[in-house]
Amino acid sequence: MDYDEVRDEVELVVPVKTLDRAKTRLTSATGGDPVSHAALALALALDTVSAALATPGVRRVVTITSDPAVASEMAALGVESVPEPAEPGLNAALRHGARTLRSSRIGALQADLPALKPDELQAALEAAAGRRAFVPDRQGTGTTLLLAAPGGELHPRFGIGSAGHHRLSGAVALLGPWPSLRCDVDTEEDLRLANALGLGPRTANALPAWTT
Ligand SMILES: Nc1nc2c(ncn2[C@@H]2O[C@H](COP(=O)(O)OP(=O)(O)OP(=O)(O)O)[C@@H](O)[C@H]2O)c(=O)[nH]1
Ligand SMILES: C=C(OP(=O)(O)O)C(=O)O
Repeated sequence: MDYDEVRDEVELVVPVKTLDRAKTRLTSATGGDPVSHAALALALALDTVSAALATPGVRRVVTITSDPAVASEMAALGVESVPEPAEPGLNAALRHGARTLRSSRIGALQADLPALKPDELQAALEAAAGRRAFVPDRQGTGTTLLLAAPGGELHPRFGIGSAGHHRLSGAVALLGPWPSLRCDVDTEEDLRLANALGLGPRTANALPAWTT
């Protein structure tokens, strides 16, 4: 298959929990205020998806969420949202969302990459070069991006130690110089690092006072 053809075909599914359940490890960052917390969790997802939409090799993004507020904000970006399936859990949600994708080249992108730069995502898509591949988070244990082989299924194994699980399942680890793609935000420390990389505008607006 032609390299450009592979690059041009990617459709991504992005999972977003309901905002009242999302990003619990960041709860302290917003001082326990649920409204600020939901705003921050939403901002992380919107900046991530906006960067993905600005990536030339990304044809389409679909979010998988049962949160109407998330679906409504994503619709404003032109992004369709699919409700979660009856089967609980992140991997079930991703498998369900992936079934709605039409391209022969599909992937899953985590929704907590608020510093994501389109050129770094593009570089990762190209580095995959038609292989089933994944990008580990900056610690090397989690996964921020999983790409199926052309025509193949996602076979997601997200969760604790997902980088190892994706490697064991035959996916190629992509370890390029893409700090914004590898900086998922789970904790206050991650948020500080993402801030140093340059946050997307929504997350910058939703930042807790201590980061400024
Ligand atoms: N739709 C959906 N998305 C999920 C589910 N579990 C996790 N996610 C999303 O997957 C991404 C990675 O999950 P985590 O980094 O663990 O985020 P999180 O679960 O919100 O954060 P913690 O509560 O701190 O574990 C985030 O964008 C979550 O919103 C799920 O069951 N359904
Ligand atoms: C679910 C994952 O995210 P995190 O490790 O950030 O919770 C993962 O990396 O598989």
